[in-house]
Parts: sequence; C-alpha cells; structure tokens
Amino acid sequence: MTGLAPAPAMTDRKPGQPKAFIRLDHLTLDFPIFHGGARSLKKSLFGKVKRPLQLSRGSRTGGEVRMSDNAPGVLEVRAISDLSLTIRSGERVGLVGHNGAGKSTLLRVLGGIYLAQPGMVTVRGSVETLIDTNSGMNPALTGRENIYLLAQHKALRSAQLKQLEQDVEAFAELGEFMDLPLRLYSSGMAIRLGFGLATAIAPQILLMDEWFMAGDARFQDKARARLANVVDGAEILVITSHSLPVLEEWCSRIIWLEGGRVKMDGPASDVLKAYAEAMNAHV
Ligand SMILES: Nc1ncnc2c1ncn2[C@@H]1O[C@H](COP(=O)(O)OP(=O)(O)OP(=O)(O)O)[C@@H](O)[C@H]1O
Repeated sequence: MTGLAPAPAMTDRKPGQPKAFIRLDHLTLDFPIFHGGARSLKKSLFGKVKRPLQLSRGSRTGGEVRMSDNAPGVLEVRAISDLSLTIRSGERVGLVGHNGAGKSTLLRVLGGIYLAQPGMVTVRGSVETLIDTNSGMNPALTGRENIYLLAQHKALRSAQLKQLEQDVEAFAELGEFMDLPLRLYSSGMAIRLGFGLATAIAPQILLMDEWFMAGDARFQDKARARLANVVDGAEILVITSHSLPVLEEWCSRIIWLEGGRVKMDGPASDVLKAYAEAMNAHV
C-alpha cells in the first residue's frame, strides 16, 4: 500500500549548519487566572488561611496556584518553576509527570508558542512542533494548495515541491478531496493531511505531544511508520506522553516533571522505573 511508504528523507538542513541545541536557564512561566468569579475563587482558595496557600505543591494534579508577585491581587498558576536544562543533538527526550505537571507548557515554550517570563530560552536549529494536526493549515484552501503553502513557507525548489506533493498525497489517501477545500473534510481526513504535511520534512528539533498520534487504528500504524522516519531524521526529539511503552521505545532520556520542576532527569530506563514505582505507590 502506497500509504505505508515512509516519508522521504527530506530535511530542512543547510550545509554547514551548526548542530541543534536547547538550553533553558531558570525558566518560570505563570498563567494569570482571569475568571468572572475570580474574587470568590480567591476567597475559596485562600480565605481559610492567614497567608497564601501553596495549594498544589506536592499534590499530583496541576501547577502551583499562587498570588502573583507582580500584579497585586491576581491569582496565577505557576506551570513552570525555575527550570534549567540542556538538550543536545542526538538526544531523544521524553517528558513525564502527573496531569498539569507542565509537560505541554514546556513543549510550547520550546516551540516558541509561549514566551518565557523570568528566565532564558536558547533553541538553536529548525523546529517543528507536532501538537495539533490542524496547525499551519488554511481551511479555505484545498489539500493540494496547503501543500504548496508549506512548500512556500519552507522555500522549497520545484523538484522538492514535486516530491513533497507526491509524498503527502500518497500518505493522506484523500482521493479527489485533495483538490477540495479543507473545510469540507471530516476531522479524520484533516488529521491525515495535517499529519502528512507536518511529518514530510524532518526538522533539526522535533517537539511532539502524544495527542498528535490520535486517529483511527489503521491510520496510527501508517503514522507510526512515517513518524519513525522523521524522528530518525531529526537531531533532537522531545515528546510528552503518559504511555510508558511509547517512551521506552522512543526515548534515551526522560525528564520527570512535578509541579513545573524537574523531579528526576536521566537515562530512560532509570527514570521510567522510578516513575512507574511512584505511580504504583499512589494507586
Ligand atoms: N492556557 C492556560 N491557561 C491557564 N493555565 C494553564 C494553561 N495551560 C496550562 N495551564 C496550567 O498550567 C499547568 C501545567 O499544564 P500543562 O498543560 O503544561 O500540564 P501537562 O503536564 O501537559 O498535563 P497533562 O498530562 O494533563 O496534559 C496546569 O496547572 C494547567 O492548569
């Protein structure tokens, strides 16, 4: 079946380009809580104690709910807290942690979607962020026109454009819908195209959320084969997942986050073992 063919080894690397590199220095990221009932929310969260509670610290859900240091009276969720780490070319990194530990937020910071507040983020190399299969696509355009859009964005030459078009068309298997506007696609069809586009060109740094793999069972098999090819072509992989087998298979290093901080960072086998033990102890 044509759709099972892996992605071509197309990369966006230029000759002489330096190796990919990620460094975070003392990164903190707070989300202010803007809510109609913020006053009553504040009362119920903080009213029962004399000084502000660090509500979520040590618990297994969410970041720390706190009063803002900068905006008096404003509540915020501290999703990332004073985080420092370095990821080098060749590393395959998995992020684990409880719900609300900060995994997706960290991925978005690395992808430039969220800006660091205090702290410094250095990301060297081209980045592809596989978080949402719809991102970067224009629903008013046809599938084929969306392929041209990507080619334009990546400044591909015409031979590369042809290769990209053939590859995505074979993968997505959309038939005549390839020449119809995206807004007419079912969600599964849009995922096929979005996934095909997002995994057509291997970046230096690949950031991936586990939700990106969602889809029907047959599509998942195809997607895995294709993804493996793109991961091989990338210098750095950072993936968030709750699936330990997925992390075991894909990652050499695991960073375990808890309340926006690093709880453990090391070889995948060591960290996953400790993490699984901690999870079992909480059941
Ligand atoms: N856009 C946002 N606005 C406000 N708070 C947010 C936002 N995104 C995340 N948060 C908060 O930041 C904290 C970290 O969330 P994040 O989505 O990074 O966690 P996660 O580790 O990816 O969780 P999960 O495993 O449940 O997907 C949570 O407490 C969450 O409530």
